[in-house]
Amino acid sequence: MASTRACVASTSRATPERARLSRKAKARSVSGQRERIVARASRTTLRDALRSNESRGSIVFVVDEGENTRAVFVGGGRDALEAYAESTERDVETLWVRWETLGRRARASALNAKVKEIIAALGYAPEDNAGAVASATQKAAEPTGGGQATFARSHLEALDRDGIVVIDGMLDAETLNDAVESVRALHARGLMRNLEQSGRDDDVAVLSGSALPSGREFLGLRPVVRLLLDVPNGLRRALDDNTNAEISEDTRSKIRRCAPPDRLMAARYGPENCRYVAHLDNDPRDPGNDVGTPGLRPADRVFTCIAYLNPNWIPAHEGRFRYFPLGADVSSSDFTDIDPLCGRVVVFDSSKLLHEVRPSAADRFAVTAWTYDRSRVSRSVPSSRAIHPLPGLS
Ligand SMILES: O=C(O)CCC(=O)C(=O)O
Ligand SMILES: [Fe+2]
Repeated sequence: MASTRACVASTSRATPERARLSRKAKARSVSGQRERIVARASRTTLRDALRSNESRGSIVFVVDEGENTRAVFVGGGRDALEAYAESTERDVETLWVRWETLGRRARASALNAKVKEIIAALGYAPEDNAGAVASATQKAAEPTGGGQATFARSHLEALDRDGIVVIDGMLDAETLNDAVESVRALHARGLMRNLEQSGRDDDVAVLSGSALPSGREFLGLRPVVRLLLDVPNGLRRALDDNTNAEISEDTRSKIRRCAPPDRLMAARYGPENCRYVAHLDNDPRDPGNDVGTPGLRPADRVFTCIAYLNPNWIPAHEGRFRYFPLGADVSSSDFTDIDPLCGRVVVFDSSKLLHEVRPSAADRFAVTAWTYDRSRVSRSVPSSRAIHPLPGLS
């Protein structure tokens, strides 16, 4: 398991912004700016760069396929460079890298800004960035062995502004290793089933006391489950700690109302282009939206929380999570793709964020919890259902 992999800048965006960027890039290259931005860097083979101490500290880098050829990846941070080298399918012997040091303490936001600037200067989106790099992903406060979902002010703001926050590094590598083994075991033991619903091809296991077999084999999922079930409290803690954050009343109210669900879902998308077409998780136009057990009906969903468990993911595996801007429909060419990297957690507004799973070319695993709206669920529902939802895992 390569925990560093979670650091690769790996969102993609096909947007009008890209057209704007390339117009800007043209203007810059005419003025000579392009050379200044990308040529100031040191340049060597990727292999030598990884050995070199020169590239320590906060770097932005451009990977070229061969010397003086097109850039194939632009990233920020030494970890991202190492992760790229580890995960790429390209021949590392022929890769070259240029980099520029931004100073040891440069913040992630400065690295991201520089990465965008370089892509703009190149005038095209490097292939392995799968589009221009969007800075949608964020770092967790600190990785843990599971349990607590800790959100920063910037996470709340992204959730409010974009309807989604994407966070890397909430769980440590050892915890993730065990979780991966357990979710794979669910599939290997035949405990995942296809729901035979049109539009989705995944096999799923419902995680609950009655449906999840207890046993050491599945214990690795416990920290992931705990983390996802702590999202409602984590969001409320963050709101309390950031009283001045600019968060809309709608989001504040949802954060106050959401509660951890009784059930979670483990899902596997198989390598035969398994996908899930664009949808809302809570869609009033869907006739089945209000059907089912209170607290578990799609209409009760407030925030969808997903943890991905794919340690060997590479771009060729596809199966990205695609979302559309709030209010846009599926015909929109403005979308963001998120790689389902191991340990990556996404939290999004279940009734607002249109999303899909793109066809997958490899096994793709995730665990999902849909927080529910307490104000919609009658008091007759025993409160214990939300507190000890998974006896099989506890
Ligand atoms: O696994 C994912 O990335 C999303 C799955 C999904 O949209 C769903 O199960 O509703
Ligand atoms: Fe969904």
